[in-house]
Amino acid sequence: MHHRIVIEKIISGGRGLGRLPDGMVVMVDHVLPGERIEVRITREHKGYCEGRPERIVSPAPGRVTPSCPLHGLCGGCDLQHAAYPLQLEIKKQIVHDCLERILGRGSGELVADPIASPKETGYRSRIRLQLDQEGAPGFFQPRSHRLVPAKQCLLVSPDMNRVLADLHHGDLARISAVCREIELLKSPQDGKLFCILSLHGNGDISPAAIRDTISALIPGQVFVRRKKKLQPITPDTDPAVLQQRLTLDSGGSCTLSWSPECFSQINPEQNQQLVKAVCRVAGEVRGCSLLDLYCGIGNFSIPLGLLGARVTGIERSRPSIVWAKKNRTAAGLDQARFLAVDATRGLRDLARNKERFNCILLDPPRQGMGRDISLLPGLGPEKIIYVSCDPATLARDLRILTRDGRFRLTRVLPVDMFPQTHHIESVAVLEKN
Ligand SMILES: C[S@@+](CC[C@H](N)C(=O)[O-])C[C@H]1O[C@@H](n2cnc3c(N)ncnc32)[C@H](O)[C@@H]1O
Repeated sequence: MHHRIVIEKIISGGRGLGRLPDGMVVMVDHVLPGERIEVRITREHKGYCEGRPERIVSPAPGRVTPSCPLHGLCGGCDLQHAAYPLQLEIKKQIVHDCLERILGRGSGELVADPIASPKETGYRSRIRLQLDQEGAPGFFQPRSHRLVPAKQCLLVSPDMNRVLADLHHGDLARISAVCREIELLKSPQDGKLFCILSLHGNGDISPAAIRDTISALIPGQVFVRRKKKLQPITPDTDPAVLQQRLTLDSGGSCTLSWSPECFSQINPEQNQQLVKAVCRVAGEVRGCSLLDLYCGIGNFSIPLGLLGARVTGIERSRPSIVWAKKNRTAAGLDQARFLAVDATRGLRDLARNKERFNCILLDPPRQGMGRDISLLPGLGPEKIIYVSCDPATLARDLRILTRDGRFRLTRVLPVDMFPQTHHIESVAVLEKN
């Protein structure tokens, strides 16, 4: 049955929210705020239902025709039907609404206009492809583990798209029994390509057979990942190093290096703006002790160290800490300290040793930090900077941090790391009352 509804807004997760005549909430993909649509109800849940837009009766002024042939089929670019300025407005609204709903009335007013990405397409330096049983590479369909075959992606550069097309035309059936995921990475500084094939089970295929199947299709170095361990399967003529040079408002600069198994931000040009934004909100850090929790390879620690902070970085991934230390040496920051330890354990150790920090920066994975975030005030910071890629877990964690009145949220700066998608990075600043 069809209903005519008006889309009120886009909510966290990227879907449009409208209401049926009886007030029941309907969630719909690929619509925009203010649009009048005809919707077909596809699923009913307790308290809300899901629907498919059958017709856009009155399109929003910012609606555009998506250029990717996979739009709507692939789960990736769910805002591609919105002009870029409208995408930014929608993302600001998503952060605003999450804060108002979870943290409390008025908190949404602290959200600034998002920092736009320098590139709207072709910005990704990492991409993950899935292989189906016949070895055809593709992406997951929206909210599903079914695949849509892909030979190009709007979000990567032409050279990565050439590899995608070659993989699509290559015969990967031989490796699909042991490999279901291929990751392509590009070094921002010199454009070198790397490829990681994730193997599952024991796999009765030799590295040589994998190499024969794949090496003609991939111009860069190839690795297999088995039980989280990376092993190169192509001759390593050069060391496998990715690099990005970062400049600072102060005029200084550094070059960060890392290996393919380390976390890196996927949009290097926007990472440059993110790093500058974090340094700006940190303010004068000369001589301050600063804790960088979930520090990775030192993406924020090294620039903040160059601005004069005495940095301690905490990170669970040992390879990332190895590179953070190398980056420290390359930047001449002998006083910076990096610890390979789980965040919660690291915080407990620091508290036990009665260490104090003027500023704490944290950049956890999507699930946020949860209850353990309440350990931060015990380390004595005047300022806490929370970098998050999920507004809902950010708002939940900010609620824990602010509930006893010791800290107040002063500003939230969205940084658009992921154009064409509903995802948004945010930098939240809290100060001691
Ligand atoms: C969003 S990334 C941020 C990394 C870094 N700040 C950057 O900008 O590149 C999150 C990092 O947290 C690390 N991580 C995940 N869970 C962790 C935990 N429980 N304790 C410490 N580090 C963790 C991951 O290895 C990853 O490097």
